[in-house]
Amino acid sequence: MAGSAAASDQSLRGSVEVGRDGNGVEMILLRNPKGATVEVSCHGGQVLSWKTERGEELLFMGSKAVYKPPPHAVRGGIPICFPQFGTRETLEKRGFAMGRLWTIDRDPPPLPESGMTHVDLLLNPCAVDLKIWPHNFKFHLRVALADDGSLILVSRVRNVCSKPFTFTFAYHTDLAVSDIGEVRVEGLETCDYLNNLKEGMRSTEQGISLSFDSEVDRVYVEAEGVIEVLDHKKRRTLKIKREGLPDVVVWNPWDKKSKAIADFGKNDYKRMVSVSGAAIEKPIKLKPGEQWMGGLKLTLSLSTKHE
Ligand SMILES: O=P(O)(O)OC[C@H]1O[C@@H](O)[C@H](O)[C@@H](O)[C@@H]1O
Repeated sequence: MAGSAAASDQSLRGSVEVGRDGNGVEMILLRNPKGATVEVSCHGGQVLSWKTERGEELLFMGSKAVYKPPPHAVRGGIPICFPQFGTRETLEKRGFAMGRLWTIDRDPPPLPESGMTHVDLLLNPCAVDLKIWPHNFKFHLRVALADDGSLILVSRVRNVCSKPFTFTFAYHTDLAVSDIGEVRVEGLETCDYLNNLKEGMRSTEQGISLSFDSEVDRVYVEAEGVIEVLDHKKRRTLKIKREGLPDVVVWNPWDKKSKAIADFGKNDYKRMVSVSGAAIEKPIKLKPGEQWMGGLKLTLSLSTKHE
């Protein structure tokens, strides 16, 4: 962990260390009994690293990622896109939550499944947020590392104001891959998608899997079941399970678009793909006092599909 020495915090469950990054922002390192790790920052509530017990990094981080203090967001890992993903309102495309300072939540509302290494974070809107998005909320985020190495994120958003509000959401999951040409995404066959490269034109996925040889920027609408990201070169499959997140955004900027993204290295597109559980097409509506929950579980498996 960058920055000052990490200090152990007994109020957090499992092997959890709290330290600070180079900007003085709290960082949390989760370690499961087998040695797999997850690093999450209070800057954006963003997961920055997820490693197997053998130390293999499973998340992509931009080679030109800039670690400036908030509100600047870091390119890579799993930024939390809230209260917007896309261009629905006048907010920044991926919302403001990823550029805010979250706090460690030492008294989170209970969750049924808590028997694993985890940390709870909390975001309350600041005065600036309420100016650009005048809806008071509480955002509880749990980041957990299971004993089998799975990474689990649970987001709970509560409406704590007197009027209903709607929002869209995504866990912008930037995955590390060996070589984008060796990657296939399965589980999206026959699903409708909105093609952001064609002004949101609606089409239906025809192939049995999605492979990559040019820029892709699509919102798969109401994709049911588990999504699998197969990396043939690494002979590994990442399974993505979602709860409360009907849509899946698949993104790779390819070479031309990469050059236009300041914190993206020229060849970064070759070693990443974004496959993000999201709720976009039907914005979530919360009445006063209501809560929404969106969960993501990422599990690595060695699959016979690579034989
Ligand atoms: O352009 P940003 O905010 O860096 O986001 C990266 C990309 O994220 C993807 O998930 C979106 O579908 C793209 O449209 C977007 O460009």
